Amino acid sequence: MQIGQVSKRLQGLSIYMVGIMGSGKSTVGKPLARLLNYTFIDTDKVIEEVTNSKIAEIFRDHGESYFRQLEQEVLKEVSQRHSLVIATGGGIVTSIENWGVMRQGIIIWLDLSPSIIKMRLRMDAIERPLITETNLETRLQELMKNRRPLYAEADLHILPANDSPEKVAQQIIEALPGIIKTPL
Ligand SMILES: Nc1ncnc2c1ncn2[C@@H]1O[C@H](COP(=O)(O)OP(=O)(O)OP(=O)(O)O)[C@@H](O)[C@H]1O
Ligand SMILES: O=C(O)C1=C[C@@H](O)[C@@H](O)[C@H](O)C1
Ligand SMILES: [Mg+2]
Repeated sequence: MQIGQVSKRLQGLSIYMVGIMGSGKSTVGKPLARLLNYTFIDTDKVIEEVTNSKIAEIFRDHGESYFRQLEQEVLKEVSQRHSLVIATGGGIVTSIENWGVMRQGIIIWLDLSPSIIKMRLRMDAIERPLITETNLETRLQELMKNRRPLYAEADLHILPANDSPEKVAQQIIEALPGIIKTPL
C-alpha cells in the first residue's frame, strides 16, 4: 500500500511511539511524521520547553514523580490534537492513565535489541537520569524486565531493522495497514 493511502486510512489518528530509552522513538518519529504528512511532537522536548530545564535537572531538583506528573499533563494536552506522531518518554507506559490517553490513537512499540541500545546510549550525548555510564548494564536489564510486559500492550510491535531512521519509518508504514481498523 502506498504511503498516501496509509496516511488516508489513518484518518488523522495520532501515533504514539513507545519503547525503552535509546530505542529510537525521537529519531524515527521525525521521518515517520514527514512521510505521513503528520506533525512531530516529542513529550520530553515539550517538558523541557515548558519548564525551561533539562530532563536531568527536573529529576535532580524535583524528583521522578514530579517529572511523571508533567509528562502526564503534556500527554493529555497533545492528545487533544490529531495527525501527530508523538515520541513519548521511555517511562510513559508506567501509568495506567497514560494508556487511556494513548489508546485514542495507535501505539507503536520500538523493540530494539539490548546490544544496539547499549551501543547507542553510550554514544549519545543526551543525559538520561535513570541510566548512567556506570549503571547502564544493570539498569537497562532491570528497566527492560519491568517494562517489556507494558510495552507489549502496544497496538503494533516493531523490531526495527539496524538501518537508517528513514528505513525504520518505512518499515513502520509497511506494517501499519495490518492494524488500521478503518474501512478501505
Ligand atoms: N535508526 C537509527 N540509526 C542510527 N542511530 C539511531 C537510529 N535511531 C536512533 N539512533 C540514535 O540512537 C540514540 C537514541 O535515539 P533516540 O534519542 O531517538 O531514542 P529514544 O527512544 O527517543 O530515547 P529516550 O526514551 O531517551 O527519549 C540517538 O543518538 C540517535 O541518534
Ligand atoms: O525511560 C524513562 O523513564 C525515561 C526516558 C526518557 O525518555 C525521559 O523521559 C526520562 O529520561 C525518563
Ligand atoms: Mg526520545
